[in-house]
Amino acid sequence: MTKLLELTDVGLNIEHNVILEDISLVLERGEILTIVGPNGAGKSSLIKLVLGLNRGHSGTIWQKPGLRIGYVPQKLHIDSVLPLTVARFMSLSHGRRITVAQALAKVGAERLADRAMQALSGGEMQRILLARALMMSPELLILDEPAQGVDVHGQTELYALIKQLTDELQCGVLMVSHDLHLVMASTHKVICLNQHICCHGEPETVARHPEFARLFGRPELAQLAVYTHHHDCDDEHHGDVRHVG
Ligand SMILES: Nc1ncnc2c1ncn2[C@@H]1O[C@H](COP(=O)(O)OP(=O)(O)OP(=O)(O)O)[C@@H](O)[C@H]1O
Repeated sequence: MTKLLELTDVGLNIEHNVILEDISLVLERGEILTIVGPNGAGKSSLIKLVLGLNRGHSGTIWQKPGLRIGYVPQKLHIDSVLPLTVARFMSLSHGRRITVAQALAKVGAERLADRAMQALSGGEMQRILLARALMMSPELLILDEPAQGVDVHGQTELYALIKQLTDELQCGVLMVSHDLHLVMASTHKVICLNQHICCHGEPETVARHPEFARLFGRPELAQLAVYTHHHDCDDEHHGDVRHVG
């Protein structure tokens, strides 16, 4: 296993408010780590720290030297009068290692190449943002609520695609999601965040954890019978997501 990212005892204060404290985690190649947590829990702040957009943290953030990171934002605002096709939008990205056509094919969106960006549906837009992030053959994909604005069926498809791409490209994925039950089948590890790490581990473990139930209520438990996750990871043996403190 190749370690891509390691956070050790990371904390963040903004204007004397504690935003994050005691965050420790490790992400390896081929692994999907999903961060769930209520509004204001610090999920986006954590992602920004990893992207180098938030400064002034304590603790250490280690990245594999030269790590190529592909980022998919929550959403992208494009001016309604800007004449911009999908292919043109994709060609504007820096550090391209594959062609626009190859990237679109990876997300099953070849037919959208000539479509105006403003004409895309929510699900199509998220696929295009994912395709754009793939253009530099990322070793780490960071996805901030990639399925926002997508209907439930589309969300399930999108998370399955992210899982498929992770297996195919053997990249690591750090993802924020509001819906644990929707990502359960597509994630290896989950961190439940509320400033600090409330609980962590395999998705079923987190969904049954009292801290998770306290934050989100119990409906998640009922979903377990529908969304079952199968994989070979063993948190106890790998110890790759740790809660310090
Ligand atoms: N630049 C900033 N200045 C002041 N406070 C900030 C700043 N950025 C984030 N915060 C605060 O940090 C807390 C965590 O915000 P963050 O956006 O990381 O949460 P989140 O878990 O992503 O929330 P949501 O699910 O609502 O998107 C919030 O209370 C927010 O107001």
